Amino acid sequence: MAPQPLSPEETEQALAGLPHWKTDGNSVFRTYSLTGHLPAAAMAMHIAAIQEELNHHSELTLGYNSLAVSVNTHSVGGRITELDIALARRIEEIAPNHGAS
Ligand SMILES: C[C@H](O)[C@H](O)[C@H]1CNC2=NC(N)=NC(=O)C2=N1
Repeated sequence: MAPQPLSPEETEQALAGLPHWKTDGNSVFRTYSLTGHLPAAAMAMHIAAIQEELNHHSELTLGYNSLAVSVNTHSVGGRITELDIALARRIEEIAPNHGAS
């Protein structure tokens, strides 16, 4: 069954539990700061593994010492769903292990 898009209110409510994550109404996103390029790349690889496990994939932008994550749900026309929130929560769980802030 296709996931239901969240209303703007539902999205804000979900983001209240995800500090530093924001929305522009079309996706949810956060940029992490890391201690260098290889730590940022390692975190990107860890996120990729989680995304394969969840079968839900964000856009990752690797910088010198940063990693930007942006996600929405393609299968419902690029709207925000619980799948995006679930992925954001999983990424938040691993971020401290990578020294990401
Ligand atoms: C066929 C496969 O299940 C789909 O393409 C999955 C893969 N990853 C996905 N990722 C995201 N962000 N949205 C999707 O709708 C999606 N669909």
